[in-house]
Amino acid sequence: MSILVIYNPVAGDISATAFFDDRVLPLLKQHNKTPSLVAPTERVGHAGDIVASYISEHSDVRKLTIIIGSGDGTVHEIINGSSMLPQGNETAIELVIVPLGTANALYASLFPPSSSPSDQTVYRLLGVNAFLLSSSAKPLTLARTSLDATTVYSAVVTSTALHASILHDSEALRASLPGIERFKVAAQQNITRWYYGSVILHEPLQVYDPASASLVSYTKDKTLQGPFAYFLSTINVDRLEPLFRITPLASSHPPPPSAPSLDVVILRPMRDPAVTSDTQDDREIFAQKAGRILGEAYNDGNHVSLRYAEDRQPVTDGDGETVVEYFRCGGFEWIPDETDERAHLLCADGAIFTIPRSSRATCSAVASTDNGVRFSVYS
Ligand SMILES: Nc1ncnc2c1ncn2[C@@H]1O[C@H](COP(=O)(O)OP(=O)(O)OP(=O)(O)O)[C@@H](O)[C@H]1O
Repeated sequence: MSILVIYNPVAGDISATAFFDDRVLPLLKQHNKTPSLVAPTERVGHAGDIVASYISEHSDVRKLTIIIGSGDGTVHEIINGSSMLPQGNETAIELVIVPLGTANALYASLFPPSSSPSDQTVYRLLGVNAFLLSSSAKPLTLARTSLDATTVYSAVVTSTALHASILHDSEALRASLPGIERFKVAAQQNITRWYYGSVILHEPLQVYDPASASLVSYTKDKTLQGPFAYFLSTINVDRLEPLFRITPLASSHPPPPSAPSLDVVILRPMRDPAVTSDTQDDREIFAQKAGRILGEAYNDGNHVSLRYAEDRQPVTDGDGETVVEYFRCGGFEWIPDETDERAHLLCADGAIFTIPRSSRATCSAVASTDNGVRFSVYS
């Protein structure tokens, strides 16, 4: 078994170099774990190149452990770099995450802050300690998205609509707002936008019923028409930030490990009884509600239990239409309207793609990349 250590010196609060020098590398040495390579990343995309080159140059290595000091973006690059290796590369890659990024969604889902130690150094080393204590790594599901000629894999989130717009705009704010604050500022800039198109959700398909607090099976694919305010799918995580639990059923009603699936959260303004047409007034009325609805994700994922009450307000345990539509599916197709430019943005783990004109994004949950690489993570 080979061990690679890769960290991103500019991730999050820029503490990775010191944390690896002072904590992670001494801890590995103490446990007689000698990495084959210790590499700080030098540029965007470098983490994926390091892993792909290592596997290409060591074709006898079937199992690789990568200790990654970064956020979700670097994990994403490693998965996509490995997917470029020649067909039939069946390397099993175990990830050991040291959460040094901004949001650290994957790590925060594996080690929810509410049930973890409050000491930050101890918290950041939980993954490394799980590896050192030889607990087994848990398989990761991947979301494989194709946009015409491009294929991209996600390990956390694949989204369009508001979330993709936020990620698109927040990158421009990174220098002035290095923390998660930049996502809130970008959210305010985009909250009144609606996105036109349709989505087809693929089998196996289930929908969440808040009345019975259970996922109910559908027997065939389902098509939903826009406009959409929010469309987001996750794999492997129930949150996008330590406290933003956007797909809570991923942990409260976990899918069976044998059947890869995506959890999808959708907000469509036309389901709101107070919204009758696409006017600026209605957008503003809905934007205020959307802010409150999505804010309930910070309340332990309570947005999924909201229903419209008689006064047309979203309330917990109401008896009207569900406010948020929550599906678990094998995959989806997102088909943007030709004329809606913003509906063509797609976010894969924070990386932004543009769906080509007259095309669609097709996403499915898979257990490995097309060339056969599988991933697992210590938790
Ligand atoms: N030396 C470098 N200089 C500039 N950018 C880099 C360097 N090394 C890596 N990067 C880029 O930094 C970006 C952010 O990385 P990462 O995901 O690790 O942190 P984050 O964005 O702060 O956290 P999160 O993804 O959890 O929000 C990635 O796109 C990566 O390609």
